[in-house]
Amino acid sequence: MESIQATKQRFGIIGNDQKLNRAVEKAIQVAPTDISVLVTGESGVGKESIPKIIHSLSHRKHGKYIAVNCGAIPEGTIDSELFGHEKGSFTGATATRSGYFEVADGGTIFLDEVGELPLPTQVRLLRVLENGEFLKVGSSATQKTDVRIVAATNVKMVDAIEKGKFREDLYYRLSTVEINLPPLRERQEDIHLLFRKFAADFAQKYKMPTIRLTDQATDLLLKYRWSGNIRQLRNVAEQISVLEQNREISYETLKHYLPDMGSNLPAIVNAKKSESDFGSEREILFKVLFDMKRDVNDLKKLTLELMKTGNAAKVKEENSSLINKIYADENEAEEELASIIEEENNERRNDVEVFSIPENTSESYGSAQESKRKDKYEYAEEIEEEENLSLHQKELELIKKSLEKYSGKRKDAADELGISERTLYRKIKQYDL
Ligand SMILES: Nc1ncnc2c1ncn2[C@@H]1O[C@H](COP(=O)(O)OP(=O)(O)OP(=O)(O)O)[C@@H](O)[C@H]1O
Repeated sequence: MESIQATKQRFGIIGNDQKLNRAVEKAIQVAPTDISVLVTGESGVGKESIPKIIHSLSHRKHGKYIAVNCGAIPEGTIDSELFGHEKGSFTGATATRSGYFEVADGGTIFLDEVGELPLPTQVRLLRVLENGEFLKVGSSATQKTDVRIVAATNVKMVDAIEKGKFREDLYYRLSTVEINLPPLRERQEDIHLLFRKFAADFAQKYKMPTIRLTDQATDLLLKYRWSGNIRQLRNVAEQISVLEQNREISYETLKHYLPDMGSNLPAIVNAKKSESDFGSEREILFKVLFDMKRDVNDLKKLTLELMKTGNAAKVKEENSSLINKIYADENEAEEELASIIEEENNERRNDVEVFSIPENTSESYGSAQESKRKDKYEYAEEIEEEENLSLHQKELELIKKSLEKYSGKRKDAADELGISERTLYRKIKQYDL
């Protein structure tokens, strides 16, 4: 059996915390079986590596590994994405299509954010788990598949069951073995280790000297609550690495990068915002929304042109002033268009990843990422619109502000932004917030 240390190295998992080691050990132990596994833990704790470990140490390792973010697929298309559909079963179903459960036959499916699955989809999933059977949307012919399911959730499933949002029977089928990953704040010894690792990585990436924390700053780092866990720690390390001239990071400097996300640290809790702050914030939000709307309209026009002509070079030539208006900087527009033209024949980005897991060594993790890029499964209906950079930035700003205002509470932030929690969740993942 592969050792815990070797596995952690192979999958780039940093840390020596006992609970983390136990989670990795459990993944190694269950890998050779076909037992369903539920990975639990707060957002950003590193749940995604567990199914990869399980798949790559199982007899299915040469089969497909498909990671599906259940929270990111619109409710209307999720059954068709997972189980496929028959031609003509709904508007837009121009051809019969295989779903992930058919494609992954002989392999593993990772259902991330499984708690987000709509109830009718839960019924279909239960059936696959019980006897490997499923129906394509619009079909009455039962199909068989042999897929191992690893699911993950950052919500308390017991609460979801009590509220009638998740089927109890499905929960028990999914969680034959539960692997829990501890929040970062409970992994005191790993916090500094992870920070140093990220600081070294970013120093290399941005070709700058590595940042170093003073003793007081280290103390703050360890005491902070890290509601966003490792994802948040990595973001903080990246921001400081890029923005701070003085590479020795003091307590005061670090404090600026730690937002009040329900922290119990008095030193970093900001005073409550006054009414006038909210007033100006609202103005900024309106301005950003207004700019976004204008950019979206311009982009719609361009997209329509592109669809009509199918020729990006021609559209570029004929719409240069509009393009320059959307893109603040002409070079940026050039670059963006060049990449659109180049990507015309390439695959589009989506929320599902199909890739092979590295056979061994941390080096091959890079090649897995490489093959992940090469071998993405494409939606027919789920093609994301190309968005320009300035639009991304504005959207990102807006989401960040709103999340900060509501101390990371997605529901409140989504309400204010006027989008569904599901969409907000997808955006958080997209921008790695
Ligand atoms: N032990 C670790 N060592 C190094 N990097 C890690 C570790 N754990 C997590 N990360 C990094 O932290 C980020 C968040 O991890 P991941 O996406 O697996 O979290 P998650 O628990 O699945 O979150 P969510 O529930 O929001 O999907 C990733 O960039 C991942 O590479």
